[in-house]
Amino acid sequence: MSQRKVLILHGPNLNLLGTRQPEIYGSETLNDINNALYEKAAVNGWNIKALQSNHEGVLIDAIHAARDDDTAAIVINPAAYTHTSVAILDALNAFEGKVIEVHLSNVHKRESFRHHSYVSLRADGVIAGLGSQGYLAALDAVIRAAERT
Ligand SMILES: O=C1C[C@@](O)(C(=O)O)C[C@@H](O)[C@@H]1O
Repeated sequence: MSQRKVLILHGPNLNLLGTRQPEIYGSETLNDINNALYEKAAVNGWNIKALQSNHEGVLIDAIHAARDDDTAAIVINPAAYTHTSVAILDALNAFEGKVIEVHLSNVHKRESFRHHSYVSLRADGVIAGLGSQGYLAALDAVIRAAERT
């Protein structure tokens, strides 16, 4: 059985949360979001590793590392790489655990180039438009699914 470990991946520009277009992405910072996730995981006896990068290869390396350390699930907001990155899709396809894709904004209400996601071809679930609550919902889904098995 895989360990009670989840990797949270945040893609490019999400380090600017709180000041980046708050009317779209909200006023919470990335630290606020990660802290809420750490807290929820701890209460449920799970471990979380959270990583943000503006570099595609760093995100891919983290996905590869998750294959090796028996991580149960990846919760990923690939940000702009959602719409461009076959390489992140390929890396996720080589990961055997659960994958949940999260977007703070409802990408389907926005520009048409945001409507297509490469990552959705692999994701077990997709959450968009719930703001930071989307990450907590994703973690909840991972924990509940593991408890059912
Ligand atoms: O950077 C982002 C953030 C985003 O993934 C979101 O969380 O709503 C949506 C993407 O289209 C955008 O490039």
